[in-house]
Amino acid sequence: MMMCNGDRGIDDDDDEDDSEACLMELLGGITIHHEWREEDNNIVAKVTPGLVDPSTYMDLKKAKRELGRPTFRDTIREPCDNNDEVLFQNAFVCSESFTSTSNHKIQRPPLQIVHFKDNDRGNGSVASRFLPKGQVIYTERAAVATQQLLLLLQPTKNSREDLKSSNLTAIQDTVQACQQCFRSLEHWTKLVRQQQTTDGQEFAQPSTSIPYPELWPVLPLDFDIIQDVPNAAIRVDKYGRLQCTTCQSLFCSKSCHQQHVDQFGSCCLVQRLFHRLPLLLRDEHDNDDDDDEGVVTPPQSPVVLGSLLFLQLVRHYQTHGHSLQGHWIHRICGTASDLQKLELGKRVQKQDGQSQWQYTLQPLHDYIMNDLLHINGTQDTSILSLDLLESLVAKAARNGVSLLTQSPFKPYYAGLLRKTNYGGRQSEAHHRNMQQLVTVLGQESLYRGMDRDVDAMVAPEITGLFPLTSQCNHSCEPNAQLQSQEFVDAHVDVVALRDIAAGEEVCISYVGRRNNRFQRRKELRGRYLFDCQCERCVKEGLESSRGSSSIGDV
Ligand SMILES: C[S@@+](CC[C@H](N)C(=O)[O-])C[C@H]1O[C@@H](n2cnc3c(N)ncnc32)[C@H](O)[C@@H]1O
Repeated sequence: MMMCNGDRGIDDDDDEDDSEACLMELLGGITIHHEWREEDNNIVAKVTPGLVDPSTYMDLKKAKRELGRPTFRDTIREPCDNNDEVLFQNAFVCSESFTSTSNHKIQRPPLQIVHFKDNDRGNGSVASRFLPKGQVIYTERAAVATQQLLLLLQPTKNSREDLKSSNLTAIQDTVQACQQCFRSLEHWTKLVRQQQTTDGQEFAQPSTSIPYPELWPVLPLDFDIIQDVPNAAIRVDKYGRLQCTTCQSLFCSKSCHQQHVDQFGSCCLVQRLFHRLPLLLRDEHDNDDDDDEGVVTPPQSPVVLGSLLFLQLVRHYQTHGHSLQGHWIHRICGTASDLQKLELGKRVQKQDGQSQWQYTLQPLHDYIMNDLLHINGTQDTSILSLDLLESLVAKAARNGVSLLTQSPFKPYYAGLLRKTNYGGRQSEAHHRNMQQLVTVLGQESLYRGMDRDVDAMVAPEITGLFPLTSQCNHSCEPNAQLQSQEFVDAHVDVVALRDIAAGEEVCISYVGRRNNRFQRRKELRGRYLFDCQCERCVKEGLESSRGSSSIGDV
């Protein structure tokens, strides 16, 4: 799974300039061409033109001269066919202002998908116009995503029989979030509770309160005052959040619940699958271990994501005349045979060898087809084969993106600081508010990186598949990076790290950029199954084969 870049930290330095730009620097993760303003209690991001006028650089030769780097014109490549349009369906560029609620002007991303013929890189995306440094090249919504689950399975009794049975109590020790858009549904009291739990104390500090509680966007879950929705197994709290009465899945709105049902059939199906997954993937030898009581390994993220994608495809297959033709999954890399190299799925001993392992998703496929969806034998389901499930899991592993969506803390903190503008940051009221915040968090003073600590408690971590982003190749010297979208969850921004000329390939880094060449290549081979052919690796390879010790960090 590729990782989204994290945000910078927050601190509260009274000497800082009080300007909006400075505040946004403090809030972290926001590029300078975003302006913030408050409008009807919504945080609005205004994407202003970049630092350089793009029209100046439209000419390729001039761009080459100005930027002083090759544009990859010389690589042998050809445009891909029209089917590539399916890759663009979730991706857009905001032309003017953008809010999660208003109608915004959107444009097609300035990219073209090409096929590289002179090496094994396959497809890649190329800038169709000049892209200035810092520009959000495009934003993309996940075609399928799931919260990273930390499923702690607790058998009712400590026996192997319980582990094999389906009557497990599954505790999802994860951040409460809408299961469709992954907006955090956590309340600030979670911060207090967490702090006190680590101190080994009970949650009983009624005097702890947060300044401006109305700014915290999520209020405590309070389903006592719930009204049942007619003809639906969901209940609604007074803030409009929904909970399925059967599987307890949470949604932030009716439209998110409806989208989830449209995508997967029902939220209960998804939850049943999640609860069953760890048992279906359990190593054979684990079942024979008498000492092994109640320990079940959480399923690997690509398996969870690939299984969800399979459910989504079954739905697509049933509603599109029993066909998967033209679907975007056919356009992204990953095949069933990758499963062995990626070591994903249930590990079983090979029939012929004694110590050789192989990986399979057969029990998972049987469960989905027979027990969960009851579709085996009722119609022609040859397309929905084990091979398809295994290829989807491989695609999830080779193209998936992990990201931390926005916690309610950032808008809250921004609002908190803005309110203090009335009294000024030097005012007593501001100091009081800050102190209150510090107390709630169980700290002595605000500190840089505090937002990350808060995020860990209240921001959901998700993994998703983004069809257009899955066309981005890796480079050890990338010209773009992924950032989690600030205003809408389950979205990523692809941002230019430097000026990118028209015709230049847009590349991101799949792995930590500080790793040395040996580590990078090992990780890329193990996790993504390729030998890196980016310019830096080719150059470093050449240098080391010439015996140079100055370049290359092997
Ligand atoms: C997310 S996909 C990128 C799109 C891919 N090229 C395609 O045709 O679908 C990742 C795969 O692209 C290939 N790839 C990406 N970057 C590469 C690089 N720097 N060198 C060689 N192959 C690369 C590898 O096969 C990798 O598993």
